[in-house]
Amino acid sequence: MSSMIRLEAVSKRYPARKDSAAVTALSETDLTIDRGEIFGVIGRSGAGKSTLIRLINLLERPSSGRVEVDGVDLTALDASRLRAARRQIGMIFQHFNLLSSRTVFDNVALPLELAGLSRAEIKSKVQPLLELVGLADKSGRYPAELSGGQKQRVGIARALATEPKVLLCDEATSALDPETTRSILALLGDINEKLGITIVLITHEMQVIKQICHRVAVLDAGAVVELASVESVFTRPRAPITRSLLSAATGDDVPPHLRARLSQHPIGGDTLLRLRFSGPHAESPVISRLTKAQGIEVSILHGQVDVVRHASFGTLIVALPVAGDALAAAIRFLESENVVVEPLGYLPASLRAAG
Ligand SMILES: Nc1ncnc2c1ncn2[C@@H]1O[C@H](COP(=O)(O)OP(=O)(O)OP(=O)(O)O)[C@@H](O)[C@H]1O
Repeated sequence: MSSMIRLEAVSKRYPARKDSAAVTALSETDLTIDRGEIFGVIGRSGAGKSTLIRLINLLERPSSGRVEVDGVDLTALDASRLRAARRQIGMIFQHFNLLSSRTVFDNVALPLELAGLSRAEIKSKVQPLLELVGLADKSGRYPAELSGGQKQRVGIARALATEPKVLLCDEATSALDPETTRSILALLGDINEKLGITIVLITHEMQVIKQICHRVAVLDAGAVVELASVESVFTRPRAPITRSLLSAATGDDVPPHLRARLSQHPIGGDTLLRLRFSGPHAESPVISRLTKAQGIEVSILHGQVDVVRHASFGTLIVALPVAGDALAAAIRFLESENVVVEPLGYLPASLRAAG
């Protein structure tokens, strides 16, 4: 698969100002995004997500490094060539950025007016776009008369007006409720399939990544700390930050009544483990095999099974009444069964009965 976007050793430093020190928002980052893929970037607030996505269309200029889109080095273009290249890169925003004095039709028409198209050409392009996003009947409405989801549909139609090859989505669903978020993401997925457009989205929510992305990069303090397929990040997260973003999203975190009693030192009771299963292992009776093989009674304290891009995966939080060598042997057994084991700490034995 050929690449659509390449960042090569891209850094972005914001200089110091009167009231703040200099910030390196992105450091020496290499990133390749394939043609036709839906690529997600996730990270906490301040990780550098907005900076990264704005570097792709050069709304931010890199302090160093190269940004290539569809084989063209954007950093080498003069202003007029850059304007032309940007028509290949649509963008949608968290707060939609519609013009309140223009109708839905005229908002979508704006980039075409700027590109110098005739009224007839504009009409022939805008109408199918409004149909694509499900707003054919709202053409004459003003933004104030629309719901948040409808406003974002206008944003999407406007971003597609110049027939871009890339669509950048800057927290595009963060201002929407969960149901509207799902419908906007479904629309973006359809657009990716129908038009073959490459989509890059940034978000702080794993649910967004889970619903439509093919691959995801996890950004932390201006660096990519993990990059993999979405299936692999959900079932085999490596970086601690990825695990914590996942726990918040999938509800596989330690229940609060257990967390309060958790100790980081063995206290002669149980050891708490988080187990992640994926693929066929999600349904296999690995816990009962552990009991049979090693005579360990396993208490299941919390568990769930989920599906990401047609792959099922499960998480269990279990307590084992062992520590030391017996614990190490149990972990080795689980790992040999392809279970990802994450030790969480130790619990007093009395809690086991309480579950
Ligand atoms: N124009 C700017 N001038 C100075 N510093 C900036 C500027 N824009 C961003 N920063 C700083 O760069 C770092 C990364 O910011 P960025 O907005 O890219 O992160 P983010 O992951 O998108 O965060 P959020 O989710 O809160 O928007 C932060 O420390 C931020 O304060």
